[in-house]
Amino acid sequence: MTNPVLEVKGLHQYFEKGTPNENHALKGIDLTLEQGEFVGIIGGNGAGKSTLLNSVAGSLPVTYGQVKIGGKDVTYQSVEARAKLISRVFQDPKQGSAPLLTVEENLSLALKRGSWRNFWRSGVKRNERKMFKERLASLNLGLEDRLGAEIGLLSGGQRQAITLLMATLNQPELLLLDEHTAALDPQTSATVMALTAQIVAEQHLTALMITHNMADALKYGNRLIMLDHGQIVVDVRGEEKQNLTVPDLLELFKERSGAAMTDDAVLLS
Ligand SMILES: Nc1ncnc2c1ncn2[C@@H]1O[C@H](COP(=O)(O)OP(=O)(O)OP(=O)(O)O)[C@@H](O)[C@H]1O
Repeated sequence: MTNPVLEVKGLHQYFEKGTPNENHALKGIDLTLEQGEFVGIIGGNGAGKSTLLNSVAGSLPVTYGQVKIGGKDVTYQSVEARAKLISRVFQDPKQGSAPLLTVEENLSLALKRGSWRNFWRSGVKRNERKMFKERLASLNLGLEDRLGAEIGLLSGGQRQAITLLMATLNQPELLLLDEHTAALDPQTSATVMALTAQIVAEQHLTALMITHNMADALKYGNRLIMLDHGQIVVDVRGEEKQNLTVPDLLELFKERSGAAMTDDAVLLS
């Protein structure tokens, strides 16, 4: 049997531990993701979503618990060491690509796992260019004709679509999506979400996606977890998830957490 892609066991995160401002942000999270699971994470403000993603990515040292990727214990590995296994797309379309490099240069740098040394040594090879053109064409945004354009000159949505492509060029073990469509207008957000689902399905990727949009969390992905005060209160998948509506989800949240969801960003989405 193959190892799960991600195993988080007994994860606790404290901020300012031992001070009057102590904040127990994650309270014993257990989460296992199998290959091909596309999991939406939803929860109110301060529920612990970013803290969980940061703990998995390695940008936050773990207070207690363990994080394994592909069976390997990475709990004490740096972000850089984990970057071989994990790709992350952030909310800000400006994060994740170099504005003064062209589209093809950014893609080439991503293919070389961000190694400037390898990038400067070989530049963009002809076979790479052909592959980038094909991949960009599959997005249906006309970006295959913009290979030579500086990425900083593209719109937020175009840039985020390319960042997504960059993040998945090397087929990461785990893709982390950190509210990656939240800064886009609704129409562009829908386009980038559909592209995300397309890429995740085509490459059979395993992904963990924070969103404030309940409808997106229900529409996309094959599993959905809800966090509340540092704990997983809802974990639904497959058919059970497919049959849920937004009101069902709010009711489930209330039932499990003992209080109604109050986050406006979630409620108004
Ligand atoms: N660097 C930090 N220092 C101190 N407290 C922090 C820090 N980061 C997060 N917290 C606290 O930890 C708790 C969880 O925060 P987190 O950002 O993970 O929530 P979230 O679910 O991502 O919320 P939001 O939807 O508002 O982004 C909150 O109480 C927050 O104030």
